[in-house]
Amino acid sequence: MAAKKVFGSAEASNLVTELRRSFDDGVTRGYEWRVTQLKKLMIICDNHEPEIVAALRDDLGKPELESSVYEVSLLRNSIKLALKQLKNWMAPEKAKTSLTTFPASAEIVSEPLGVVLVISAWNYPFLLSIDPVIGAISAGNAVVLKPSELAPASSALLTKLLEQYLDPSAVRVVEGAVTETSALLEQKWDKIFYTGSSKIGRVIMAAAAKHLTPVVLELGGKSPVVVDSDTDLKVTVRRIIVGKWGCNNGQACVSPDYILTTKEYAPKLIDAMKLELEKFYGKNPIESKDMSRIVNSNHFDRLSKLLDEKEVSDKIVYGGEKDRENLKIAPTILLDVPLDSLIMSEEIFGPLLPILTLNNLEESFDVIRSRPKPLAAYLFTHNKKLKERFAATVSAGGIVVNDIAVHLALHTLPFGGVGESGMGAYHGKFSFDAFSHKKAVLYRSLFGDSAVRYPPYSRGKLRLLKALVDSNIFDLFKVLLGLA
Ligand SMILES: NC(=O)c1ccc[n+]([C@@H]2O[C@H](COP(=O)([O-])OP(=O)(O)OC[C@H]3O[C@@H](n4cnc5c(N)ncnc54)[C@H](O)[C@@H]3O)[C@@H](O)[C@H]2O)c1
Repeated sequence: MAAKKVFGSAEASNLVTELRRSFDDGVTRGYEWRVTQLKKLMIICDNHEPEIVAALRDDLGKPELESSVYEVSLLRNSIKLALKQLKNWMAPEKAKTSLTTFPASAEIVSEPLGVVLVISAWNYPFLLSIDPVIGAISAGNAVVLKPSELAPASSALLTKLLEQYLDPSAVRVVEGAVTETSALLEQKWDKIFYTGSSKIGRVIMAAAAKHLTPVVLELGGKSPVVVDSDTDLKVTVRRIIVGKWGCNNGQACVSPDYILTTKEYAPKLIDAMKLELEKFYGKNPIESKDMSRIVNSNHFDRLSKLLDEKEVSDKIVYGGEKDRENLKIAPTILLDVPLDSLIMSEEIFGPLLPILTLNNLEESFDVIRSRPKPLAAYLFTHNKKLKERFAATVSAGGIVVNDIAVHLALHTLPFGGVGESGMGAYHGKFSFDAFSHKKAVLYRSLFGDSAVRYPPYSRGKLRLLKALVDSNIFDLFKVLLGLA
């Protein structure tokens, strides 16, 4: 068997040097290059969907529908939009000028940053790898992608396909875990785009700080779902279920982490959830082919620990079955677990769903506010006032009223966190902007050179300049007419 090639500091440094040369030579700047690469990414989606679905089945037991729609189709949409809008995105944007700079014209130029690093996670390994790469390429950068080692089949396929189709002088994939990522992080990048946990997000930011490299951190958190009694119970429950267990079995960054509802309404909600869960996944959900498995035994054991904690295990009202050999955990609902339990302290990132009950729904605002800002916050209600108050006062990366997770499919909305759930955003034009520098360009004329700002200074010059900088035409005329 051939020995695995080492990828350490020297290899990482050589890689960045090589890509920087391509960038400096202007390889990635032109519209044509960007379009060619984007079209190649579209070919990958169009011609290799069955392989992608198979890799996701290997890594996560992900059902075909979820792989095809939530990874490949979403990617196709992103590429289509970039191809359609790229000329507009790249065009300099006219900016207004003022009396201070008259005569002049000004524009904002979207300049590629240079050589960028994308580090992605295992749960949606194709979407979370290629979507940022679409932004990086659209904006004219050279890019290195580091997929997650926890989804090895996907990581290997990403490497194979990107090597086969994309320009190797400017787009590369490095497979590996902590050693390889650490070697990459020692290098000077023009931007690091990281998707993963808040814990490792801190490692990324510390490494970036050494070179003053800007970062986008797409992290996670505990995303709450508030359920009001004034709702359509059946639709609410179906949407929560598909947003939780129907999205990679809860292993999604925008997955509902816990539910907040009133003591009075909780029994109805739980009964409805049991009914719909059984309709979706049958009497023995652990056998269902329509749900992903847990990614690996470490995560299985982590989730088991959350469930087995004292004062938590006896709060299970539905599910709780586990099969370590096949890495399966059934949809599990818990009622009123202690607020200081592990399951309420860590992001769950799996098929467990605690419901916390309150005396009135108003208290839910305080519960959410008392915790780190989540990546998403959800509310189900007919109540217009409640919707408005939720959107206006709850701080989260994004808010969805009456559905789960669908905001990430809308390219007109920025997708990203706030506070502990991350910084920066992408999707649609926000992806292009995330990988661009907005360069201020001012064209002045060499005519009309006034002596007013040149020494020797005088009271008259002071008054005139003040009026100019304040853009105060009235004062300006007064000064010019000798009235001030
Ligand atoms: N905001 C989003 O879009 C989004 C999407 C998916 C997942 N997430 C979040 O990601 C987390 C789960 O993903 P994960 O388990 O892959 O995250 P992770 O932090 O364990 O790994 C993510 C990446 O970081 C790398 N990495 C791991 N340890 C490292 C280290 N010590 N030094 C340098 N690099 C290291 C991994 O190789 C991988 O590529 C959850 O918190 C979830 O909410 C966020």
